[in-house]
Amino acid sequence: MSVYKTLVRERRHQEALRLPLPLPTPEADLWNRTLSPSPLSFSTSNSCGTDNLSDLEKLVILGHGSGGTVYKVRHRKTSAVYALKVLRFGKDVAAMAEQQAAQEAEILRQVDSQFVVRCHGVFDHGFTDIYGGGDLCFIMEYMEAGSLHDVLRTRRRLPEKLISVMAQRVLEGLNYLHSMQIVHRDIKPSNLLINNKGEIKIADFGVSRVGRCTARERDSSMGTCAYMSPERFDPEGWNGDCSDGFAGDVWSLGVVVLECHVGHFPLIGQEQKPDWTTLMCAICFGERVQMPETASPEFRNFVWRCLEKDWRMRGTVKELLVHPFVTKDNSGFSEELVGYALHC
Ligand SMILES: Nc1ncnc2c1ncn2[C@@H]1O[C@H](COP(=O)(O)OP(=O)(O)OP(=O)(O)O)[C@@H](O)[C@H]1O
Repeated sequence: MSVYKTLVRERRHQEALRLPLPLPTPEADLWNRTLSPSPLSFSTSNSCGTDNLSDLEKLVILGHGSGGTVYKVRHRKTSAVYALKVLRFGKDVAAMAEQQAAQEAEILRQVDSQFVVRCHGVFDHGFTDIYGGGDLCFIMEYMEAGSLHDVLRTRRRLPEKLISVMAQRVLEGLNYLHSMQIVHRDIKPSNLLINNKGEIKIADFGVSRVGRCTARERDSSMGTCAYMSPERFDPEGWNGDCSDGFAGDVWSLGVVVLECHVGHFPLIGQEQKPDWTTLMCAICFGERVQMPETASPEFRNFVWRCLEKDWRMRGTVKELLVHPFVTKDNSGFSEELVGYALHC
Protein backbone atom coordinates (compact mmCIF):
# COMPACT_ATOMS: atom_id res chain seq x y z
CA MET A 1 0.00 0.00 0.00
CA SER A 2 1.29 3.47 -0.85
CA VAL A 3 3.29 5.31 1.82
CA TYR A 4 1.58 8.48 0.72
CA LYS A 5 -1.79 7.35 1.89
CA THR A 6 -2.69 9.42 4.89
CA LEU A 7 -6.42 9.77 4.50
CA VAL A 8 -7.95 6.38 4.41
CA ARG A 9 -11.41 5.12 4.01
CA GLU A 10 -13.28 5.64 7.16
CA ARG A 11 -15.88 3.11 6.19
CA ARG A 12 -13.48 0.22 6.03
CA HIS A 13 -12.73 0.31 9.72
CA GLN A 14 -16.25 0.38 10.86
CA GLU A 15 -18.82 -2.00 12.16
CA ALA A 16 -20.53 -4.77 10.23
CA LEU A 17 -22.87 -3.43 7.64
CA ARG A 18 -26.31 -4.41 6.65
CA LEU A 19 -25.84 -3.41 3.12
CA PRO A 20 -28.50 -1.98 0.97
CA LEU A 21 -27.74 -3.38 -2.46
CA PRO A 22 -30.28 -1.94 -4.81
CA LEU A 23 -31.20 -3.61 -8.04
CA PRO A 24 -29.30 -2.35 -11.08
CA THR A 25 -30.70 0.88 -12.41
CA PRO A 26 -30.63 2.28 -15.91
CA GLU A 27 -27.62 4.47 -16.65
CA ALA A 28 -29.64 7.66 -16.57
CA ASP A 29 -30.75 6.93 -13.04
CA LEU A 30 -27.22 6.81 -11.74
CA TRP A 31 -26.77 10.55 -11.57
CA ASN A 32 -27.19 11.71 -7.99
CA ARG A 33 -28.91 8.51 -7.04
CA THR A 34 -29.59 8.12 -3.35
CA LEU A 35 -29.24 4.60 -2.08
CA SER A 36 -32.09 3.01 -0.26
CA PRO A 37 -31.29 2.49 3.42
CA SER A 38 -33.25 -0.76 3.57
CA PRO A 39 -30.94 -3.56 4.76
CA LEU A 40 -30.63 -6.56 2.54
CA SER A 41 -28.45 -9.55 3.34
CA PHE A 42 -27.73 -11.68 0.33
CA SER A 43 -25.23 -12.76 -2.23
CA THR A 44 -25.71 -11.32 -5.65
CA SER A 45 -26.52 -13.40 -8.64
CA ASN A 46 -23.08 -13.68 -10.10
CA SER A 47 -21.26 -14.66 -13.21
CA CYS A 48 -18.84 -17.19 -11.72
CA GLY A 49 -21.45 -19.81 -10.93
CA THR A 50 -21.32 -19.76 -7.16
CA ASP A 51 -23.69 -18.58 -4.49
CA ASN A 52 -21.51 -19.94 -1.73
CA LEU A 53 -18.04 -18.79 -0.77
CA SER A 54 -17.11 -22.33 0.31
CA ASP A 55 -16.98 -23.14 -3.42
CA LEU A 56 -13.85 -21.01 -3.55
CA GLU A 57 -10.58 -22.52 -2.40
CA LYS A 58 -8.18 -20.02 -0.86
CA LEU A 59 -4.77 -20.19 -2.59
CA VAL A 60 -2.59 -17.26 -1.49
CA ILE A 61 -2.87 -13.71 -0.22
CA LEU A 62 -2.39 -11.26 -3.08
CA GLY A 63 -2.21 -8.15 -0.97
CA HIS A 64 -3.63 -6.03 1.80
CA GLY A 65 -5.41 -2.72 1.43
CA SER A 66 -6.63 -0.20 3.94
CA GLY A 67 -9.83 -2.11 4.59
CA GLY A 68 -9.13 -5.76 3.99
CA THR A 69 -7.31 -8.52 2.23
CA VAL A 70 -7.26 -9.78 -1.33
CA TYR A 71 -6.92 -13.55 -1.86
CA LYS A 72 -6.24 -15.59 -4.94
CA VAL A 73 -8.95 -18.27 -4.98
CA ARG A 74 -9.95 -21.18 -7.20
CA HIS A 75 -13.46 -22.34 -7.90
CA ARG A 76 -13.51 -25.98 -6.75
CA LYS A 77 -15.74 -27.18 -9.58
CA THR A 78 -14.69 -25.09 -12.56
CA SER A 79 -11.03 -24.49 -11.52
CA ALA A 80 -11.45 -20.89 -12.60
CA VAL A 81 -9.20 -18.51 -10.68
CA TYR A 82 -10.44 -15.24 -9.15
CA ALA A 83 -9.26 -12.54 -6.78
CA LEU A 84 -11.48 -12.38 -3.71
CA LYS A 85 -11.44 -9.04 -1.93
CA VAL A 86 -12.62 -9.35 1.67
CA LEU A 87 -13.43 -6.10 3.45
CA ARG A 88 -13.80 -5.83 7.19
CA PHE A 89 -15.45 -3.03 9.05
CA GLY A 90 -14.74 -1.90 12.58
CA LYS A 91 -17.14 -0.53 15.14
CA ASP A 92 -19.09 2.73 15.00
CA VAL A 93 -20.36 2.59 11.52
CA ALA A 94 -21.24 5.97 10.10
CA ALA A 95 -24.23 6.35 7.83
CA MET A 96 -22.01 7.78 5.15
CA ALA A 97 -19.63 4.85 5.36
CA GLU A 98 -22.52 2.47 4.94
CA GLN A 99 -23.71 4.36 1.90
CA GLN A 100 -20.23 4.41 0.42
CA ALA A 101 -19.86 0.65 0.74
CA ALA A 102 -23.22 0.16 -0.91
CA GLN A 103 -22.18 2.56 -3.62
CA GLU A 104 -19.02 0.55 -4.30
CA ALA A 105 -21.04 -2.66 -4.59
CA GLU A 106 -23.53 -1.02 -6.86
CA ILE A 107 -20.87 0.47 -9.12
CA LEU A 108 -19.12 -2.89 -9.38
CA ARG A 109 -22.36 -4.55 -10.38
CA GLN A 110 -23.02 -2.00 -13.07
CA VAL A 111 -19.69 -1.55 -14.78
CA ASP A 112 -18.88 -3.79 -17.69
CA SER A 113 -15.81 -2.72 -19.61
CA GLN A 114 -12.57 -4.26 -20.84
CA PHE A 115 -10.81 -1.31 -19.15
CA VAL A 116 -12.18 -1.97 -15.67
CA VAL A 117 -11.46 -5.01 -13.47
CA ARG A 118 -14.60 -7.11 -13.63
CA CYS A 119 -16.57 -8.04 -10.53
CA HIS A 120 -18.24 -11.46 -10.78
CA GLY A 121 -20.22 -11.28 -7.58
CA VAL A 122 -20.72 -9.55 -4.25
CA PHE A 123 -21.37 -11.30 -0.92
CA ASP A 124 -22.23 -9.49 2.23
CA HIS A 125 -21.86 -10.79 5.79
CA GLY A 126 -23.70 -13.98 6.50
CA PHE A 127 -21.92 -15.54 3.56
CA THR A 128 -18.36 -14.71 4.51
CA ASP A 129 -17.54 -16.80 7.61
CA ILE A 130 -15.13 -18.96 5.71
CA TYR A 131 -13.04 -15.85 5.09
CA GLY A 132 -12.80 -14.85 8.71
CA GLY A 133 -16.17 -13.18 8.88
CA GLY A 134 -15.46 -10.34 6.47
CA ASP A 135 -18.34 -7.99 6.03
CA LEU A 136 -18.26 -7.71 2.30
CA CYS A 137 -16.58 -9.85 -0.36
CA PHE A 138 -16.08 -9.05 -4.00
CA ILE A 139 -15.25 -11.86 -6.42
CA MET A 140 -13.03 -10.10 -8.91
CA GLU A 141 -11.35 -10.92 -12.18
CA TYR A 142 -7.86 -12.15 -11.31
CA MET A 143 -5.15 -9.85 -12.65
CA GLU A 144 -2.14 -12.15 -12.88
CA ALA A 145 0.59 -9.51 -13.12
CA GLY A 146 -0.44 -7.51 -10.04
CA SER A 147 -0.55 -3.74 -9.83
CA LEU A 148 1.38 -0.91 -11.43
CA HIS A 149 2.56 -0.12 -7.91
CA ASP A 150 4.21 -3.57 -7.75
CA VAL A 151 5.89 -2.96 -11.11
CA LEU A 152 7.20 0.46 -10.08
CA ARG A 153 8.48 -0.87 -6.77
CA THR A 154 10.92 -3.15 -8.56
CA ARG A 155 11.43 -1.49 -11.94
CA ARG A 156 11.19 2.10 -10.71
CA ARG A 157 10.87 3.62 -14.21
CA LEU A 158 9.02 2.55 -17.32
CA PRO A 159 9.91 3.43 -20.92
CA GLU A 160 7.70 6.08 -22.47
CA LYS A 161 6.08 3.64 -24.88
CA LEU A 162 4.83 1.52 -22.01
CA ILE A 163 3.63 4.61 -20.17
CA SER A 164 1.76 5.61 -23.31
CA VAL A 165 0.02 2.20 -23.50
CA MET A 166 -0.91 2.46 -19.84
CA ALA A 167 -2.18 6.06 -20.16
CA GLN A 168 -4.27 5.22 -23.22
CA ARG A 169 -6.02 2.33 -21.46
CA VAL A 170 -6.65 4.27 -18.28
CA LEU A 171 -8.13 7.10 -20.36
CA GLU A 172 -10.42 4.59 -22.11
CA GLY A 173 -11.48 3.31 -18.69
CA LEU A 174 -12.13 6.83 -17.40
CA ASN A 175 -14.04 7.67 -20.56
CA TYR A 176 -16.30 4.68 -19.92
CA LEU A 177 -16.76 5.45 -16.21
CA HIS A 178 -17.39 9.15 -16.78
CA SER A 179 -19.97 8.32 -19.44
CA MET A 180 -21.83 6.53 -16.62
CA GLN A 181 -21.31 9.58 -14.38
CA ILE A 182 -18.91 7.60 -12.18
CA VAL A 183 -15.96 9.54 -10.76
CA HIS A 184 -13.27 7.12 -9.60
CA ARG A 185 -11.52 9.51 -7.15
CA ASP A 186 -8.63 7.20 -6.32
CA ILE A 187 -6.57 6.69 -9.47
CA LYS A 188 -3.10 5.64 -8.30
CA PRO A 189 -0.60 2.88 -9.16
CA SER A 190 -1.98 0.29 -6.72
CA ASN A 191 -5.44 0.65 -8.26
CA LEU A 192 -4.22 -0.05 -11.79
CA LEU A 193 -3.96 -3.80 -12.27
CA ILE A 194 -2.31 -5.76 -15.08
CA ASN A 195 -3.30 -9.15 -16.49
CA ASN A 196 -1.22 -11.74 -18.31
CA LYS A 197 -1.99 -10.12 -21.66
CA GLY A 198 -0.44 -6.87 -20.50
CA GLU A 199 -3.80 -5.14 -20.26
CA ILE A 200 -4.07 -2.49 -17.57
CA LYS A 201 -7.46 -2.08 -15.92
CA ILE A 202 -8.88 0.28 -13.33
CA ALA A 203 -9.81 -1.29 -9.98
CA ASP A 204 -11.15 -0.30 -6.56
CA PHE A 205 -14.26 1.86 -6.34
CA GLY A 206 -14.02 2.22 -2.56
CA VAL A 207 -14.21 6.03 -2.66
CA SER A 208 -15.91 6.49 -6.02
CA ARG A 209 -18.98 8.59 -6.57
CA VAL A 210 -21.87 8.47 -8.93
CA GLY A 211 -22.52 12.08 -9.84
CA ARG A 212 -21.53 15.08 -7.82
CA CYS A 213 -20.23 14.83 -4.25
CA THR A 214 -22.20 16.33 -1.45
CA ALA A 215 -20.37 18.93 0.66
CA ARG A 216 -20.19 16.36 3.46
CA GLU A 217 -18.48 13.81 1.24
CA ARG A 218 -16.05 16.44 0.01
CA ASP A 219 -15.20 17.40 3.57
CA SER A 220 -14.38 13.83 4.44
CA SER A 221 -11.47 14.03 1.95
CA MET A 222 -11.64 10.39 1.01
CA GLY A 223 -9.05 8.96 -1.33
CA THR A 224 -5.30 9.07 -1.43
CA CYS A 225 -4.23 12.65 -0.95
CA ALA A 226 -0.92 12.37 -2.84
CA TYR A 227 -2.84 11.90 -6.08
CA MET A 228 -5.57 14.40 -5.25
CA SER A 229 -6.14 17.41 -7.46
CA PRO A 230 -5.88 21.00 -6.17
CA GLU A 231 -9.65 21.46 -6.33
CA ARG A 232 -10.19 18.41 -4.12
CA PHE A 233 -7.43 19.37 -1.72
CA ASP A 234 -8.54 22.97 -1.43
CA PRO A 235 -12.04 23.39 -2.88
CA GLU A 236 -12.26 27.02 -1.78
CA GLY A 237 -8.96 28.06 -3.30
CA TRP A 238 -9.51 26.20 -6.57
CA ASN A 239 -13.24 26.52 -7.10
CA GLY A 240 -13.73 22.83 -6.37
CA ASP A 241 -17.37 23.23 -5.38
CA CYS A 242 -18.25 23.85 -9.02
CA SER A 243 -16.30 20.83 -10.31
CA ASP A 244 -18.11 17.66 -11.35
CA GLY A 245 -15.07 15.66 -10.23
CA PHE A 246 -14.08 14.23 -13.62
CA ALA A 247 -11.12 16.60 -13.94
CA GLY A 248 -9.80 15.24 -10.63
CA ASP A 249 -9.36 11.78 -12.19
CA VAL A 250 -7.36 13.37 -15.04
CA TRP A 251 -5.05 15.10 -12.54
CA SER A 252 -4.42 11.78 -10.75
CA LEU A 253 -3.61 10.08 -14.04
CA GLY A 254 -1.10 12.86 -14.80
CA VAL A 255 0.66 12.22 -11.48
CA VAL A 256 0.80 8.47 -12.18
CA VAL A 257 2.16 9.01 -15.71
CA LEU A 258 4.92 11.29 -14.45
CA GLU A 259 5.72 8.90 -11.58
CA CYS A 260 6.25 6.10 -14.11
CA HIS A 261 8.82 8.27 -15.92
CA VAL A 262 10.79 9.66 -12.97
CA GLY A 263 10.59 6.55 -10.77
CA HIS A 264 9.26 8.19 -7.61
CA PHE A 265 6.30 10.27 -6.47
CA PRO A 266 6.95 13.34 -8.63
CA LEU A 267 5.31 16.30 -6.90
CA ILE A 268 7.69 16.56 -3.93
CA GLY A 269 11.43 15.96 -3.55
CA GLN A 270 12.54 12.44 -2.69
CA GLU A 271 14.02 13.78 0.54
CA GLN A 272 10.72 15.37 1.62
CA LYS A 273 8.24 13.64 3.93
CA PRO A 274 4.91 13.16 2.20
CA ASP A 275 2.82 14.59 5.02
CA TRP A 276 -0.41 16.48 4.50
CA THR A 277 1.12 19.98 4.63
CA THR A 278 3.96 19.19 2.24
CA LEU A 279 1.56 17.60 -0.23
CA MET A 280 -0.92 20.45 0.09
CA CYS A 281 1.82 23.03 -0.64
CA ALA A 282 3.15 21.08 -3.62
CA ILE A 283 -0.24 20.29 -5.14
CA CYS A 284 -2.02 23.58 -4.55
CA PHE A 285 0.77 26.13 -4.61
CA GLY A 286 3.82 24.47 -6.22
CA GLU A 287 5.38 25.75 -9.44
CA ARG A 288 4.58 24.02 -12.69
CA VAL A 289 6.13 20.59 -12.39
CA GLN A 290 9.58 20.02 -13.91
CA MET A 291 9.87 17.36 -16.59
CA PRO A 292 12.65 14.80 -16.83
CA GLU A 293 15.26 15.89 -19.39
CA THR A 294 14.78 12.72 -21.39
CA ALA A 295 11.02 13.20 -21.76
CA SER A 296 9.68 13.64 -25.30
CA PRO A 297 7.74 16.81 -26.21
CA GLU A 298 4.53 14.73 -26.44
CA PHE A 299 5.06 13.34 -22.97
CA ARG A 300 5.72 16.80 -21.51
CA ASN A 301 2.66 18.30 -23.10
CA PHE A 302 0.44 15.39 -22.04
CA VAL A 303 1.51 15.65 -18.41
CA TRP A 304 1.17 19.43 -18.37
CA ARG A 305 -2.37 19.12 -19.75
CA CYS A 306 -3.21 16.68 -16.93
CA LEU A 307 -1.48 18.70 -14.22
CA GLU A 308 -3.04 22.05 -15.03
CA LYS A 309 -3.93 23.34 -11.55
CA ASP A 310 -7.11 25.08 -12.64
CA TRP A 311 -9.51 22.22 -13.39
CA ARG A 312 -11.40 24.33 -15.91
CA MET A 313 -8.24 24.65 -18.03
CA ARG A 314 -7.14 21.02 -17.58
CA GLY A 315 -7.25 18.55 -20.47
CA THR A 316 -10.43 16.51 -20.63
CA VAL A 317 -10.48 12.75 -21.09
CA LYS A 318 -11.85 13.18 -24.62
CA GLU A 319 -9.08 15.64 -25.52
CA LEU A 320 -6.35 13.44 -24.06
CA LEU A 321 -7.61 10.33 -25.83
CA VAL A 322 -6.52 11.93 -29.12
CA HIS A 323 -3.31 13.45 -27.73
CA PRO A 324 -0.20 12.48 -29.76
CA PHE A 325 1.34 10.93 -26.66
CA VAL A 326 -1.30 8.19 -26.60
CA THR A 327 -2.11 7.89 -30.30
CA LYS A 328 1.40 6.75 -31.29
CA ASP A 329 1.70 3.25 -32.68
CA ASN A 330 2.41 1.22 -29.57
CA SER A 331 1.59 -2.21 -30.95
CA GLY A 332 3.45 -4.95 -29.19
CA PHE A 333 4.08 -2.91 -26.08
CA SER A 334 1.30 -4.49 -24.05
CA GLU A 335 3.22 -7.75 -24.21
CA GLU A 336 6.31 -5.94 -23.01
CA LEU A 337 4.35 -4.68 -20.03
CA VAL A 338 3.60 -8.29 -19.09
CA GLY A 339 7.31 -8.99 -19.19
CA TYR A 340 7.91 -6.05 -16.89
CA ALA A 341 5.17 -7.02 -14.52
CA LEU A 342 5.57 -10.77 -14.34
CA HIS A 343 9.30 -10.67 -13.84
CA CYS A 344 9.34 -8.15 -11.05
N1 LIG B 1 -8.22 -8.37 -9.00
C1 LIG B 1 -6.98 -8.51 -8.52
N2 LIG B 1 -6.12 -9.37 -9.10
C2 LIG B 1 -4.85 -9.51 -8.63
N3 LIG B 1 -4.35 -8.81 -7.58
C3 LIG B 1 -5.17 -7.95 -6.96
C4 LIG B 1 -6.52 -7.75 -7.37
N4 LIG B 1 -7.08 -6.82 -6.58
C5 LIG B 1 -6.13 -6.45 -5.70
N5 LIG B 1 -4.98 -7.13 -5.91
C6 LIG B 1 -3.72 -7.01 -5.15
O1 LIG B 1 -4.04 -6.78 -3.79
C7 LIG B 1 -3.48 -5.55 -3.35
C8 LIG B 1 -4.41 -4.92 -2.34
O2 LIG B 1 -5.55 -4.44 -3.03
P1 LIG B 1 -6.57 -3.45 -2.37
O3 LIG B 1 -7.48 -2.96 -3.45
O4 LIG B 1 -7.21 -4.09 -1.20
O5 LIG B 1 -5.68 -2.31 -1.75
P2 LIG B 1 -4.80 -1.14 -2.36
O6 LIG B 1 -5.46 -0.53 -3.55
O7 LIG B 1 -3.39 -1.65 -2.55
O8 LIG B 1 -4.81 -0.13 -1.15
P3 LIG B 1 -6.05 0.70 -0.60
O9 LIG B 1 -7.20 -0.22 -0.45
O10 LIG B 1 -5.55 1.18 0.68
O11 LIG B 1 -6.28 1.76 -1.62
C9 LIG B 1 -3.26 -4.72 -4.62
O12 LIG B 1 -2.26 -3.74 -4.47
C10 LIG B 1 -2.91 -5.81 -5.63
O13 LIG B 1 -1.53 -6.10 -5.56
